[in-house]
Amino acid sequence: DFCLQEEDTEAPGTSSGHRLRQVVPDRDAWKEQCKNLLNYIFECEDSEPFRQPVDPQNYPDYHGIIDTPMDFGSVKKTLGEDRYENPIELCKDTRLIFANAKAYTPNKRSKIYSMTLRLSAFFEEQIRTIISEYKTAVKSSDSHKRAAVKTQ
Ligand SMILES: Cc1ccc(C(=O)N2CCN(C(=O)NCc3cccnc3)CC2)o1
Repeated sequence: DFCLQEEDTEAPGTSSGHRLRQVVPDRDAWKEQCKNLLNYIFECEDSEPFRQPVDPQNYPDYHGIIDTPMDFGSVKKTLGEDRYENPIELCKDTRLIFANAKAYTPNKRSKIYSMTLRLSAFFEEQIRTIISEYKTAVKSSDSHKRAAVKTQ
């Protein structure tokens, strides 16, 4: 665990001499990481059918089959508006995109559905680290809080 230190209010190397600069896990790092991941996904051609909501004009039966439509544009917007509390919530919405495609596709060899398979494999690979680092940061910041209370 990290040694506890009050917020380093003074600039490093001030008259009080050098203070230890320590790495405190940043519990908000997941936001930038997910923004970058979404931007990368938007660059992938495989995401094209999933960047905006399904238009019922094109797929009249879609909303009868799919209860909770989801797309990467909506996920990006929710993240940008700070309406995700953590990366687990973002992961749930993203998995919904893939689950919806699997539920709607007429067969598992359809082009659009096959695009989600590659996308989903890449997403799961990347989000695993983001969530793991987030959980570590939360644990560490909780332990810092508990320790700080003890010293009061
Ligand atoms: C045949 C089959 C199997 C699985 C799917 C499927 O998951 N969708 C139906 C088609 N989709 C959309 O219409 N996206 C919106 C859109 C709008 C304008 C331009 N591009 C995309 C994505 C979801 O469709």
